[in-house]
Amino acid sequence: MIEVKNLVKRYGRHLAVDGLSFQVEEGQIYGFLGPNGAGKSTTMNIMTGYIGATEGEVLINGHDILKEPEEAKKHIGYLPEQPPLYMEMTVREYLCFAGELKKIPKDKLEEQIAEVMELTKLEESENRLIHNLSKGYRQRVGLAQAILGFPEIIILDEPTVGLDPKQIIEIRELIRSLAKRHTVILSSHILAEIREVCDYIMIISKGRLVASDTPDNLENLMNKTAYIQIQVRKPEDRIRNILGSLECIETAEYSAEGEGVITVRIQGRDKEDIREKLFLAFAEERVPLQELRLVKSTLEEVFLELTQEGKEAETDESNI
Ligand SMILES: Nc1ncnc2c1ncn2[C@@H]1O[C@H](COP(=O)(O)OP(=O)(O)OP(=O)(O)O)[C@@H](O)[C@H]1O
Repeated sequence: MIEVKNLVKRYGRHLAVDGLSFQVEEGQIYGFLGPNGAGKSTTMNIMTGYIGATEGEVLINGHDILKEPEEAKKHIGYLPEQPPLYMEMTVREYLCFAGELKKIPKDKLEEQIAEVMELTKLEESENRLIHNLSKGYRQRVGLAQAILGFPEIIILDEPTVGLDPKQIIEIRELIRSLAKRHTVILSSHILAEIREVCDYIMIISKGRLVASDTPDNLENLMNKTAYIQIQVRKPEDRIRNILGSLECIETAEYSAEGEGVITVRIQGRDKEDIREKLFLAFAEERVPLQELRLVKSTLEEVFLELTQEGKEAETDESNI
């Protein structure tokens, strides 16, 4: 549906997008996640034909966004980071104007405006000047404009930025409801938002795609860093003896926690989950474990790990 191939964008000597390639399939919500300045807006602006790329191409349902912009843009609705609103127009006037630009047939325009105003809860504001609307309501108008014409793909750049918590919840619900009929791509630098709303996450760092997968798979990807933590109130030598007799252990790091408690972080060989073996080994020696648990990476940690200087994980592009 969308194919992005080897996209590069240079601003002078600054490389904002550095060889991005990915595919987006129908009917899912995709999230671009990355710190400020990662290149999310630049990528979205290129995908929607707002700006050209230095290298690479974007195909929307097979149409090149630069070579066949009219055909390609028909399939996309876009809410840029700064929605291009006309402050002196009323909500209805603006949506009529946007509908004409999108070449929506006149006989369908009224009906569609009514439908998008209902979706974005703008019915009661239809005759208000955009100038007089709050930030949240202006964002709804921007969204209504993106949805108008019901394009297959809706691209939203930081759709909840600057909104209050109630408005954020409303916009998220709206985005979820859109996914029933549309493919949605949204960007955010807020992990919680992307995790809550999106089926797939693409993590972008310094203009590069450093990972792309479902939220669960991304957490699993990092599970190589998962370890088992035990706490025992016995001298370290005693614990070393017990663990030393187990062949299933790859590494064990010891630290003293005070009050005679030793914490050990253990990695099983070949990433094996050896919790039961550990339990039995200590039980046989009649040494009670105060704690025995598997510590996994959270998506938060995955994100931090992947967006740190020089760190990169394998990208499974076949999954998106
Ligand atoms: N018109 C421009 N001229 C020069 N540099 C630019 C321009 N637009 C963006 N950049 C730079 O390109 C990089 C990527 O910017 P971009 O806006 O795409 O990032 P982003 O991930 O969307 O971040 P944010 O959430 O802060 O907008 C940044 O370093 C930014 O300063």
